[in-house]
Amino acid sequence: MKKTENQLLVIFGASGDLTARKLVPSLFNLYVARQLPKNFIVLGTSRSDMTDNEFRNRVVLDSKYLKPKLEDLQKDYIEGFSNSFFYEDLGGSYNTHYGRLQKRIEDLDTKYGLDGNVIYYFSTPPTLYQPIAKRLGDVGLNNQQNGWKRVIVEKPFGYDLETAKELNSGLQEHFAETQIYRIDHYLGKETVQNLLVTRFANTIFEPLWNRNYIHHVEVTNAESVGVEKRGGYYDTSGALRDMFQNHLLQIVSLIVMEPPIGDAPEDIRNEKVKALKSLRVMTDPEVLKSHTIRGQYVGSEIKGEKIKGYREEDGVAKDSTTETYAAIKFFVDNWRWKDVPFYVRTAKRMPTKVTEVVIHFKSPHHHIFENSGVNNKDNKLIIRIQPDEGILMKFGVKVPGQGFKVERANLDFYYSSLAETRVMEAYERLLLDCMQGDATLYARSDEVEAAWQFVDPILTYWNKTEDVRMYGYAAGVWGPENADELIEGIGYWRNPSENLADDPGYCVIC
Ligand SMILES: NC(=O)C1=CN([C@@H]2O[C@H](COP(=O)(O)OP(=O)(O)OC[C@H]3O[C@@H](n4cnc5c(N)ncnc54)[C@H](OP(=O)(O)O)[C@@H]3O)[C@@H](O)[C@H]2O)C=CC1
Ligand SMILES: O=C1O[C@H](COP(=O)(O)O)[C@@H](O)[C@H](O)[C@H]1O
Repeated sequence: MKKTENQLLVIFGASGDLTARKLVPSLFNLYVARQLPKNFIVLGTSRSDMTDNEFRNRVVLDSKYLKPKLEDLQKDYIEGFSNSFFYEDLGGSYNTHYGRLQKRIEDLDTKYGLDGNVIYYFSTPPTLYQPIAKRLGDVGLNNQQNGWKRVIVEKPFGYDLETAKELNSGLQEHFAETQIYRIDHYLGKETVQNLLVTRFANTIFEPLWNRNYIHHVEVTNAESVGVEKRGGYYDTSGALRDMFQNHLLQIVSLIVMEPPIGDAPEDIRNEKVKALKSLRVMTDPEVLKSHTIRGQYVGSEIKGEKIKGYREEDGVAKDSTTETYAAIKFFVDNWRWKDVPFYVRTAKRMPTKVTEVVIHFKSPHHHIFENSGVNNKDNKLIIRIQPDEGILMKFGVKVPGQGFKVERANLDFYYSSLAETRVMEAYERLLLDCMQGDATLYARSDEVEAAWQFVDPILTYWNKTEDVRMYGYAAGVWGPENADELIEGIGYWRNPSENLADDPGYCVIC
């Protein structure tokens, strides 16, 4: 087990949604699991005026996100957690001189024996990341002579390649790359990490994991919700920036990468960068036209309930051209993946919430059984990231009786069957990793830039070309019908059910 040293966690943007909804509940889980270090303090900062107690009430004692976790727990046990929270306001501006903050950090360090180790968590609007890093640097709060200093940066990492580079170099002026942890919460998901294990701990898959056996790869990320209260942010972002550039390309990099030489952070991250750099960048407008589809949900009714269209959401422009659906077909230019198409889609207001990877294997070269080409056209490996996390393999079995009728059956594994095992939430896992100095599941600057390199031309094509269609789709359907054109001729989009266990498969007994 890795050691977690005494440390201070300073959260910038501590009055915000992310702190209350994700960070503090994750810290609480670590507290309950006794995974926090012996001496551990949280110092929240933002522009709001609050006392330590008001901050404790806000994010712990009165927090609606923690309430269900606190029920049935002893008061002094909960207070043991909340008393480690402190607050310092930044005097109305993040551009203020950080002398007072420095003094508070030193006082807490001395009083609670934190050994000079500090994580700075940037959870403010992204425009403030660079100014905060600079202010910290100006007063020497980045200095590692007396204890390590790390920075966790929230997404988005830039708005395009240029701004991502600016952000990277702005942060690197004050912190070394090894001190910077760019959080991508999908990498904290157990099933995303399991992609590495599936591939590199099983001799049965890796020999088949290439163009000789794989017909195409499909990745679906669907959410049933709309933009909820984040319309203002989302309208400046869109599906491609919000999900595809980061979470989905991270998943793609794990599917595409070559075997790393070991499990050290840089071994894995080096291979991921190579994978991202091998995605074929599409710049030809004809290719972009036939390989990309965007859409926007429109007002509709589901089971009698009226659902707002995207342009009617709060904070969204009435004539918005921001996509809530994106489907991209692309190729990977390397030895392993030549000519294997990848189909990746992400969207809001879909019939269900689901994220899955489907590896479609090639059909047998020669069909000897009557209907094997119909019902057992291909073997599929379905890696369900969420919900109902697990893996399902589709394979052909003989239907009992005369002749050789073939049906598809399911071989499956579900994480829920590991009843005794506590599956950590993504933020919890990632916070603990950073506390222990493990950057494996964090994105490196060159990964982020390689992902933008691929995404930038698509955005430019969509936003600067006059005749690019924005297809409308009703909430609760699997996106615009035109998305089928992308995959036509090779197959069809799999429309997954909410539970992998409900995936239809041949069953002799039932
Ligand atoms: N919420 C989420 O689910 C996710 C959020 N993120 C990222 O995390 C970061 C924080 O998100 P979230 O907590 O939702 O954001 P909020 O808007 O809820 O909180 C932002 C925080 O920054 C402070 N702030 C400072 N300057 C400004 C300003 N000029 N305008 C508005 N707020 C300001 C706010 O407090 P005060 O006004 O007191 O200073 C507040 O504490 C963002 O970069 C976001 O992209 C990433 C993934 C998911
Ligand atoms: O980063 C983001 O992710 C969420 C979806 O996360 P999940 O873990 O619930 O799948 C998405 O709703 C949000 O728009 C995006 O910013």
